[in-house]
Amino acid sequence: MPLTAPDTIVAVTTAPGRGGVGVVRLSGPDARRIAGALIGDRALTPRTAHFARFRDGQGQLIDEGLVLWFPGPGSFTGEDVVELQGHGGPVILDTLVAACVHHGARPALAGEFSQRAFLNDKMDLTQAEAIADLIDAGTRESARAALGSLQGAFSREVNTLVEQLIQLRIYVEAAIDFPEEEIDFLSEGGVADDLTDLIAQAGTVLDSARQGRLIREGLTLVIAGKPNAGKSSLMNALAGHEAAIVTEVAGTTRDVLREAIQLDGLPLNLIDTAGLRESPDRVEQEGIRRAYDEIRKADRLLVVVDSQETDVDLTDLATLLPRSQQELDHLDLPVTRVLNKADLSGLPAGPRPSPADTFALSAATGEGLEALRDHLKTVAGYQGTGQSRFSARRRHITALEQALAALEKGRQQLYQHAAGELLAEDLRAAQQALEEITGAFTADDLLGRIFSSFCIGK
Ligand SMILES: Nc1nc2c(ncn2[C@@H]2O[C@H](COP(=O)(O)OP(=O)(O)OP(=O)(O)O)[C@@H](O)[C@H]2O)c(=O)[nH]1
Ligand SMILES: [K+]
Ligand SMILES: [Mg+2]
Repeated sequence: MPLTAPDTIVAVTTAPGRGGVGVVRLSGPDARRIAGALIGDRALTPRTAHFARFRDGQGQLIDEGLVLWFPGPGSFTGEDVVELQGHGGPVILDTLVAACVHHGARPALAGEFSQRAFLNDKMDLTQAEAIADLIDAGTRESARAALGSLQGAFSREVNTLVEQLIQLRIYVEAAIDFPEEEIDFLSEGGVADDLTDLIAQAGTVLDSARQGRLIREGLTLVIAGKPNAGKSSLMNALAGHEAAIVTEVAGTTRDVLREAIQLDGLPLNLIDTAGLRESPDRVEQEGIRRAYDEIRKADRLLVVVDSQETDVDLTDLATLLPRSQQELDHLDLPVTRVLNKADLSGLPAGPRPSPADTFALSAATGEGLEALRDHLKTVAGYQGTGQSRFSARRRHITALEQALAALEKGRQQLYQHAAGELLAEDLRAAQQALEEITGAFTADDLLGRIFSSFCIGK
């Protein structure tokens, strides 16, 4: 682990804007001295609130409030930390930060407090990420899962896998040292069984991580189709309020509209788009171009069709989304078809026998909407509230998938009686992938990327 830079950093650690109280945090070897320069030379009892007057470099009074001293290593960052609690106005807090800088502190970079906590072993990488996830949580479900990660639920599962993997590696490496008996050592000794166990356990952790990512990021659904099919009406029906303008004029929606909703704790990012058709109208053309931009980024497409229209081939995306075939050529996206206006066509509301994932409903009356909601939860793989033990990010999922692939490859080598070195190499790769999750093994640029996505003050 690299040593923490020996300077002292400072930032406003409460949210920007006005509040009753705002907190400025100092961390580093000079934190106590710099605080002393602001509040006057006086004794501070660790972890105890003291009333103080804060003065700038010229001795001018800035504010009065509380000061708290946390001597390292028993602090958030593991270094000496001082928190100055003043009144929560941006001018006051910025002036306090400027006074700290005047006395030798450096303005903190984004995520630098958390990064120091990680470098000083106060928490591992998934826990540091969980702080950001907890603060950014948009639903109670995702906040609960982030708290699980913060308390180490995710790291513990990964560490258990790593410990078992290390035991297996010790055995395999030992076997390699005895070339005469290597094959026997590997075919006996339960290596295959241990490997199979490990693969099953890693699969379970991967499932939980996928669930953790799902409740954190949700599912992005793009609602697309021809003009007047009822896309905006469907968005409003799902959102439960009049988010989008609905009129009988074809081409009503032009801009991309976004609504964040949740289905029993599953976040859905709904995106309503302009009706797709050939149009000479410049504004409409731009709306259609943007619609395709969104479609490319979606997790799933909700294609809305007016069920009064007979003669549509529901299996052919190109006729449902009338635009040059080119746009759709490289589209590999799960699709749900919605046959809307069932109240007008007389089609019975509910799931249709074919093609798969097709639902008749009425956005106007709400008939058939519940079946669509259930379907969306099912295709998302959502297991319901209380089922996510920890939060996870894409990079965690990728690392777990890499570890699983390496373990699978190792098992194949074993079955094919390949040289022990090949198995050993796969096990080593699996361990490295797992350790990237907790940060026991990290490339420096990975750390930079993770912490720079935090806000300043975290
Ligand atoms: N009876 C009935 N009318 C509907 C239904 N859904 C939408 N409509 C009507 O159909 C018309 C078009 O609805 P919109 O929601 O604006 O359709 P859209 O697909 O968003 O249209 P554009 O934004 O113009 O592409 C409006 O007059 C709606 O009131 C439905 O389920 N039943
Ligand atoms: K319309
Ligand atoms: Mg619309």
